[in-house]
Amino acid sequence: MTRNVWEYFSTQNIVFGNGSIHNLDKLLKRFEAKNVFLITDQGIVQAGILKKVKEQLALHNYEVVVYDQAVPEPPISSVMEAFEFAKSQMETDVIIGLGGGSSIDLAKVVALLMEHGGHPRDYFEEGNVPGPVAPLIAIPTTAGTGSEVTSVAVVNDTENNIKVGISDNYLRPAVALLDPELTVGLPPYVTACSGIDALSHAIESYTAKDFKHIDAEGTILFQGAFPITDALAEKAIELIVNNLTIAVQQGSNIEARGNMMLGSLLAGLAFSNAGNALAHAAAYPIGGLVNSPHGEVTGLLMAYVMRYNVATSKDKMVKIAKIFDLDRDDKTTTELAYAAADAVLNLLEEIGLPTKLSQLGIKEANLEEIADKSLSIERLIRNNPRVPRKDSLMKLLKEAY
Ligand SMILES: NC(=O)c1ccc[n+]([C@@H]2O[C@H](COP(=O)([O-])OP(=O)(O)OC[C@H]3O[C@@H](n4cnc5c(N)ncnc54)[C@H](O)[C@@H]3O)[C@@H](O)[C@H]2O)c1
Ligand SMILES: [Fe+2]
Repeated sequence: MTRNVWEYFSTQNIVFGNGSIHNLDKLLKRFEAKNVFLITDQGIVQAGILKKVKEQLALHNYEVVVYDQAVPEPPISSVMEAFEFAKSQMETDVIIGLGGGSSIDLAKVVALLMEHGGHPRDYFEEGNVPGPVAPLIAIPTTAGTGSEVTSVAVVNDTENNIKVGISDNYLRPAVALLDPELTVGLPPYVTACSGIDALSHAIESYTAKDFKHIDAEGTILFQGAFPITDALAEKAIELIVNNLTIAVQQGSNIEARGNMMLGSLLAGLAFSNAGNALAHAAAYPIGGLVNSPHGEVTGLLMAYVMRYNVATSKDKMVKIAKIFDLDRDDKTTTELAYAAADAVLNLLEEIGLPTKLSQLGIKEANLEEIADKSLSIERLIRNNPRVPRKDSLMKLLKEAY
């Protein structure tokens, strides 16, 4: 084990800016692509976004096949349906994932199956993707998951009542194309859920355990937070804290939309290197039990996990409190650290999101199953700065209940 080695991974190419959708042709040319398979969902069709993107493709005569039946929080059955459809089509040079995290994650798993075959379960958890996946361009329309740059795809394993991540650097899209103008019509509630998810990514990676695990050949198996992810996460927290409420309340404020999209991008780059932690570990089994949007769950849990983590991460919690501009009165550092957690709760209320698990339809009788299943998600639990045992996790969940 060595402490001072770290390794940063990223998507090869990130294009960002208002109107950047016009760069699509240039990006496709890099792949010498003619045949495009585009994956999206009905919300994107109805918002007129698919039409915009298809216009760009038509201008340059691409052959385009569209699968527009992606569903939020994609179950495995939906992945298999999209994959079968993709296989039944002509040759595909490039896959485009257009939408929020649900459509982009679906596109990632289809790109994986197109290249390596099999079933999503063959690749669950970390490091099980054998090699590069089919070329993928991700075009996000929410500012939240960061999926356009991350190494993760999340699917709902409905047979086992749990959401599961497939995590591997090969899953990072080759290109992330971020145009904030595509997010102006995002409804306030989705803006709130996806934005608070981005904040939870930033906070979880910022406070991720600074602990390196390196095998005998020098390969970094797990690394937690390091200077690059700290810088990314800090900037992401600042952008999100200062812009989320504006984006929820004034959807057409393009400056706030742009800052949210940048914040979610930076948070995605941070957490896909430093890792998420306990709030996400507990969100996976909850996501398998109730039909809540992912961010509704992670944002709520984040506030309680922050309180729990003060014992090990006071300095970073104090920095978060300063970003929230809470260091004006004479507070002790411990008070400031707890104030950071309270500020996340206040933010949830301000943007109209639930602050208790009972509001999501979770029953008290579910808490033990949630604790057991969360603790089994090793890649997220080991990353939390304070590693929970079952009794302390039950206490945390009861507080959040
Ligand atoms: N891969 C990752 O790194 C990662 C990280 C966090 C979460 N996730 C996953 O991402 C999913 C959540 O993604 P999300 O929060 O982006 O939401 P989403 O993709 O589920 O979209 C939510 C709804 O908003 C609609 N929508 C999206 N953009 C729109 C726009 N611009 N205008 C109008 N409607 C629009 C969609 O049609 C959908 O109905 C979950 O499955 C979660 O587990 C993935
Ligand atoms: Fe998340």
